Amino acid sequence: MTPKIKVCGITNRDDLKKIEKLNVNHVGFINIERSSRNISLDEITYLKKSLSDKNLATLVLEPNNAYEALLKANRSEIFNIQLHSLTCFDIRYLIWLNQYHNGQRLNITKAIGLKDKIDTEKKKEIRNHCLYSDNIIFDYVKDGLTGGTNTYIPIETAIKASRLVKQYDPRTEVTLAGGLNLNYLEEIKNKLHYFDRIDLNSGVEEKPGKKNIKKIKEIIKLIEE
Ligand SMILES: O=C(O)c1ccccc1NCC(=O)[C@H](O)[C@H](O)COP(=O)(O)O
Repeated sequence: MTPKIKVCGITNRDDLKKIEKLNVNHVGFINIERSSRNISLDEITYLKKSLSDKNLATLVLEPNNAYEALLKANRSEIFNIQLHSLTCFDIRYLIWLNQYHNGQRLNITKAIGLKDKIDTEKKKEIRNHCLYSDNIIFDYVKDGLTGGTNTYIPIETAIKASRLVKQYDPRTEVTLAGGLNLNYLEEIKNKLHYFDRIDLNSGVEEKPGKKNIKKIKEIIKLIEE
């Protein structure tokens, strides 16, 4: 199985239109202040409007609570959301709240940070998030935070985490993130079948928020080979 591709941290229309033509499966817009790829909800709404397939868009957030996530999903009208914060109880509440606020089902991706090992606490975190999230994105964690670190998770750790997800709930999709670039993907190509999606970000950039289309094309070619 070849993994689907998400290109995250798109900040401008020029990149977006070129990336959409490459037939990637998802594009991510980041609305998180600490990110060097942060763009406003108005900019995100504008970018989303230019997509032929609006469903490609994922809104990447780090909300303080469920209300903030719901408000931002409603304002941008993007219901694929990726959360870099919130507990599984917050997410359960968010899903409950959403039923009363709009007719659109939320598709929830939860970021879980990994380093080199998976201890009992991490297993518990993974199991709990499988209950309410549609997708788990495993991302490298630095100083307690995930996102845009440009650092890989050791691949055996990521595979172990993916297996745990499938054991807890085979319907939950797994995304591999964290510093993915062409050289590294060539190295781990025979292990990519453990993941439903891969997430490209700093590894395909000229500078934060400016994507290198050639690098994305090379990765697509590698994945499709
Ligand atoms: O990319 C960021 O700047 C970022 C900052 C804070 C939260 C999330 C962020 N990105 C979201 C993603 O899903 C990234 O693509 C993922 O973290 C992998 O990034 P990278 O390590 O740069 O490949």
